[in-house]
Amino acid sequence: MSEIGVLIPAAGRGSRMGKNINKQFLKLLGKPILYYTIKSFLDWRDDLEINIVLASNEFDYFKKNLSPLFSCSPQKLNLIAGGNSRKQSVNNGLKNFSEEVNYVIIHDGARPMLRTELIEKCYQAVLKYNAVSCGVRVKDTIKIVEDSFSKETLDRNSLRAIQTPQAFKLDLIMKAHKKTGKNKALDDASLVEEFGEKVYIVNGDYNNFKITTPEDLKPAEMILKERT
Ligand SMILES: Nc1ccn([C@@H]2O[C@H](COP(=O)(O)OP(=O)(O)OP(=O)(O)O)[C@@H](O)[C@H]2O)c(=O)n1
Ligand SMILES: C[C@](O)(CO)[C@H](O)COP(=O)(O)O
Repeated sequence: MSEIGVLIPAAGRGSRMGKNINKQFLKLLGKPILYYTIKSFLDWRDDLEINIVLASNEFDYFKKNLSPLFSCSPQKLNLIAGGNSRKQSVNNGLKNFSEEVNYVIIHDGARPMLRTELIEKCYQAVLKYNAVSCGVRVKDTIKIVEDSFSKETLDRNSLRAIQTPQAFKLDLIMKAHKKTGKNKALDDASLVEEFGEKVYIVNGDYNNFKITTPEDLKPAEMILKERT
């Protein structure tokens, strides 16, 4: 057992993708998106406790189509039933770690271009700061728009587009989940902010974008192809 837990929320509907299967089961270079996400962690270290949060009616699909792709024993990948929101899914995953786990790294199943270097960077930072998120500088000018008219232009220097992985001391993120974020769809770092603790931002990776809409599929495939 490990003191590091990995939690991969993958129980979403993928409504913006508009396909009739969970977007994380769509294939890139012949393999499901979720395969690459999990593989990044297996490549990073072999002593992790890994909780994968899925819709309960997708467990069988996972066991039949994804488990055989990994060389590790299927028991190493714990399947946990998700909830109606990302927050509920993460919460279900958090509650299912063993007592050995002190730190948890949470990473969207829908971000398959994760590099092991970025996981290591987050892990080193969480040992020091207890709560960490990845973020990248925004490249576009960002405006607040109301009724189709520009209201305000934000200072780009202080903006970051937030990604996962996000890493936390397990007891801290569990408390933050319990006490904050009612009725809001937020990332886990926002819950820690609302709880009153600081979140350290490490530089993320522009290639670690979330697969959200159909136009994300082609660039993702190109990035993965370059790595093979
Ligand atoms: N009830 C939910 C909702 C989301 N997620 C996961 O959270 C991650 C980020 O969410 P997002 O990209 O918003 O995924 P979906 O909710 O599936 O997308 P959409 O909003 O388009 O339906 C995904 O890996 C998704 O599977 C989850 O585990 N449980
Ligand atoms: C957690 C997250 O990936 C940070 O960018 C993102 O918030 C999850 O996506 P959602 O659309 O907010 O569910």
